[in-house]
Amino acid sequence: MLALRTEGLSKTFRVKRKKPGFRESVKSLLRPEWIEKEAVAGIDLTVERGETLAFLGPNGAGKSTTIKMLTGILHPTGGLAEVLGFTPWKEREKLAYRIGTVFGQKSQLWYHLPPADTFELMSRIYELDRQDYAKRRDDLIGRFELERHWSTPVRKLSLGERMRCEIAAAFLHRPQLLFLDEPTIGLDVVIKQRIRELITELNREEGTTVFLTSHDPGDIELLCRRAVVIHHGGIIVDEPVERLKREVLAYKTITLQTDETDQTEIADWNGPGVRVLAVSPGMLRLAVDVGVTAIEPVLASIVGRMRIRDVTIENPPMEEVIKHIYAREAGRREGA
Ligand SMILES: Nc1ncnc2c1ncn2[C@@H]1O[C@H](COP(=O)(O)OP(=O)(O)OP(=O)(O)O)[C@@H](O)[C@H]1O
Repeated sequence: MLALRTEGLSKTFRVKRKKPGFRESVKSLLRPEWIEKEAVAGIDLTVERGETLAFLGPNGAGKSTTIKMLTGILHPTGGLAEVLGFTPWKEREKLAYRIGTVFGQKSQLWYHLPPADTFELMSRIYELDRQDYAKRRDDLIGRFELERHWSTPVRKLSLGERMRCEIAAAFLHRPQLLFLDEPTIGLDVVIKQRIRELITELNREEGTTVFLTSHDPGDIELLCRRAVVIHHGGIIVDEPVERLKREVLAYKTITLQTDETDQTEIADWNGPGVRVLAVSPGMLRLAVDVGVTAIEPVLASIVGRMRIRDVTIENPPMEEVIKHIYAREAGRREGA
């Protein structure tokens, strides 16, 4: 069964043309010149119920605009979309009962109220049965570890605590489809990880479809099974995350802090699957292709050569991942 379907979905904004200089600014105030800006350029996409989809692209690619159309916040300029059988911009209210949304950059909770009151209000808005509500609320409090923050006004919560409340609140009415726009932005590694686990858990247990945008490769790797990449408002890649992991997310960056200042011995160590990215006194950064070698033997080998103070293992930044995808797609087109 389909969670959503779009055909030629597009959005063009009409924006004022800006020219440099004071005279031009005054002129454009009196007689503005308008230009058309194509944010989404005809997206054809189908998502099955229960899927976990990463919707990726560089800044300005059109991800948020697409989500806004799919949740009924924006009217498209062209094309069609059906979300859980509804046309979002025409049946926004009906759809709101069935979907959940989390915008990492924008809180949906009442700032001055504690989560306890917000959840209570939301239960009324969604017209939840009192008994069902109490059960669901207690389950979410347990899963998201909200007991300690339950009566604290949202404005006094840390970002991590607030995000746990935001995501729990989005699950309150058992949405069939959850839109997550940068849900882990600004969070520390531990909270990020916990949030990913909780969303995965609810996707498995309740079959909630997940539609996620993120600039953090970890979100995609750990949360999603399918990745769609857009560029200039159109889809350029639609493939399983497993494949993306093998071909593009295969690199991990290891950063080592060491007490030793001389790493000359290791600086030119480019073993199979290992590349030295940077060396400076007390610091060494390596790229490891986990398709060629596991992380453990690389670390063991380094520990045998120098004393380590701290180790960080990270995914390549999203910009890097997207650059790889473009390069791979360009290579494919040339080869075709
Ligand atoms: N309300 C608006 N008016 C005019 N232009 C807009 C508006 N909203 C978005 N845009 C433009 O549409 C394009 C796509 O923006 P959008 O926010 O969808 O990108 P995005 O992929 O979500 O980017 P990011 O990763 O930075 O959040 C951008 O060029 C942006 O400047």
